[in-house]
Formats: sequence, C-alpha cells, structure tokens
Amino acid sequence: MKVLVSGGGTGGHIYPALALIRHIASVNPEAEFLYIGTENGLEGSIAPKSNIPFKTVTISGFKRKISLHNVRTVYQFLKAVTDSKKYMKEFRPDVVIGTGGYVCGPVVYAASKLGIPTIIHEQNSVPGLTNKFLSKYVTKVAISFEEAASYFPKEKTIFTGNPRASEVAAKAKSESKEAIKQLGLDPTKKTLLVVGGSRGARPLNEAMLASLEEFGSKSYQCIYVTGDVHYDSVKQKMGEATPNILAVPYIHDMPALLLEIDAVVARAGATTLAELTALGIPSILIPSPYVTNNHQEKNARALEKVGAAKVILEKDVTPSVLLKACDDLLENNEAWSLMSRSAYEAGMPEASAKLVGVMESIIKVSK
Ligand SMILES: CC(=O)N[C@H]1[C@@H](OP(=O)(O)OP(=O)(O)OC[C@H]2O[C@@H](n3ccc(=O)[nH]c3=O)[C@H](O)[C@@H]2O)O[C@H](CO)[C@@H](O)[C@@H]1O
Repeated sequence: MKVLVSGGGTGGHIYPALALIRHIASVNPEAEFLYIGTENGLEGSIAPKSNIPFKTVTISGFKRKISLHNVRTVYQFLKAVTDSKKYMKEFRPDVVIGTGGYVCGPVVYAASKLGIPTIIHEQNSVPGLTNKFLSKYVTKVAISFEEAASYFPKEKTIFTGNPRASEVAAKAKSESKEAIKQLGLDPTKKTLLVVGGSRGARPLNEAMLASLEEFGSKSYQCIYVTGDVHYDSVKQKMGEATPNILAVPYIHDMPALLLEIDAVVARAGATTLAELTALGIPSILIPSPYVTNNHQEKNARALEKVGAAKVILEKDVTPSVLLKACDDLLENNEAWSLMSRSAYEAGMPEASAKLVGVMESIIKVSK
C-alpha cells in the first residue's frame, strides 16, 4: 500500500498523521509513505526526524476579510495543487489522507482531481474551513467526535477516533515506566501534568506562576510544560528551584510520560483529549477561546458531558480555582476513580485500525 499523508501547522494535526503512519508500518511492513507539509510548519522538523520521506508546498490560510493577502493565497493554492499533482504522479499513492491544517487543502484537492481515493481526518468536534471545503471532494470523512458528523455529508462520514489514541494505548501495554524517574521526580508520588497544547498557553502560565508556592507544598508533584516560546520568561519568574514542580519547555515523548501521569491540566486540543481518554486520565480543561468557532470548548464539553473531564473557562481561571480543581481530583480517590473510568470509556484505542479499514475499503472500490 502506498499512502500519502498531509497535515500540518500544529502538533494536534501532525501527531495523528505520524501515529497512523507508524501503525500502518507495524501491520504492513511493505507499505510506503510520503508526507507533504509546509517548510515552516512544525511538520517540517517532526516528519523528517521520523524518517518519513517529506515534500513541501507553500500555502497560508485565507483571511475572512477581502484582502490582497487572499489574492496571494489563491495563487499559492493553485501553485500548491500543481506541485502536489507532480509529487503524486511520481509517488503514485493508493490513498491520500489529510489530517488537518491549511496544507491539506491543495494536497487533498489535487488528489481528488487525479481520481485518487481520499480521506480527511477531522480531530475536532467542530471542523475548520479547510476540512469543510474538502469534504465536498473527498471519498470519506473520518471523525473523532460524534458531534462533528452534522457538519459533513452523511453518506461519507464515519466515526473512527484519533490514531494518536491507538499509539498511546499501545505504549501502555509495552513500555516500561521510567519517564518520571528520568525527569528527576519521585515515581512514588502522584503526578499532575500541566500543559498548554503543543505551543504553550500564556493565561495558563500566569495562573501557574501565581500558584507556585501552593503547588510546592502539595502531596502530589507537578510537571509544568510551559511551551518553548514561554520557557525562558517563565523560568526567570519562577526564580530559585521550586520544590515539587518541574518546569520544562516541551515534552518530546508525550505518550511515554502520560503512562505515569495521574491527572492533567490542559487546553482542549482534540489530539490531547484523544490521548487522555485512551489512557483514562482525568483532566481539568481550560479551552482556548481563540480558536475557530470556539471548537476547543465544544471538544471539552463533549468530555465533560460524560464525566471524563472538568471544564474551567479561561475567563474563570484564577490561582485558587485552579488549585481547588487539582486538589479535588488528586486528593479525592473516589472522584479520581470515577473520572478516570469515564475518561477510559470515552477513549478510542482502536482508532488506527478503524481508519486503516476505511482506507482499505476505498482503495478496493477504486481498483
Ligand atoms: C491553537 C489551536 O488552533 N489549537 C488546535 C491544535 O492544537 P494543538 O496542536 O495544541 O493540539 P492538541 O492539544 O490537540 O495536540 C497537541 C499534541 O502535541 C503533543 N505535545 C504537546 C505538548 C508537549 O510538550 N509535547 C507534545 O508532544 C500532545 O501530546 C498532542 O499530541 O490542533 C488541535 C487538533 O486539531 C485543535 O483541537 C486545537 O484547537
């Protein structure tokens, strides 16, 4: 099977793509892959590091207002479609799958015009513009929240979950648990992970910085991921070593660390949520209000509805609200167990296998 994958911009779109590739490679060692991304996106550094053949197109997002920028974007789109077609004629994929981000627009569109079977994978409960546009052209739309179904053509849409859920669930079976020790923390203590998405989140950093002393005296310890761009300023404000709290800029092997995490404070990016539910990790979610159609709050509410998470809106986050929510989870075994079970029940560890099933079925029909 020859699989062309495209997805870019942020970790939430890239990690599902890589998880899917790794899954296919493990069940079908003969499979061949090509990843198309942009040079400047995070995928430009992550995909080649994973030894996946990588090509680039140039593309940016449309602005909602009429502007010169949009004229340039139309030109870029057409050029990116031409470049994508060229890559596809060389690689001759059996199937093309887009996991989100602007880059998927020209790549998946080009594939559909060449008559290649296509899938878009939507991680969120509310889709963005690119996937709504592409849903008219693709063979199938794979979704990760039932709530997303209403935005797509019914006959094409299928609920698969997010491949990253399968990746972390598989790790849970195979991996030895060493990450906490390697970070110099105490593996016998409960551990809270605070993380603001793949690029960090300033409001979360502010609430954390104002609560350091209190977190320092808790029975549980805390790994605080600041995001690369915020790390230096956070470290400077933290000053001397803070007991019980380890601040880091980024976690490179998140699946391995999550196996040892008891609870998480996070934004409500869809891929993060797929990972947490796959492992049954209770969470306190502070959705970013700065995303298209407020989709993070809708992601978070979907988990809250089934008891798998607690939601605090960014406007309501204060140090005391944050501390209380963490204590309520980590110092109350009954509440923790209940939320952990609900999270686990909401998980979709079979996502990769389901998505591969969809890929195989559309390849078969096309032959
Ligand atoms: C601001 C924005 O538009 N965010 C969107 C973006 O988020 P973002 O890229 O932040 O996405 P997610 O929270 O869904 O995923 C982050 C990914 O990065 C990984 N990670 C994170 C921190 C770290 O230190 N190390 C690490 O490996 C996580 O484990 C996860 O796999 O894509 C998501 C999935 O479409 C959307 O739901 C989010 O709304």
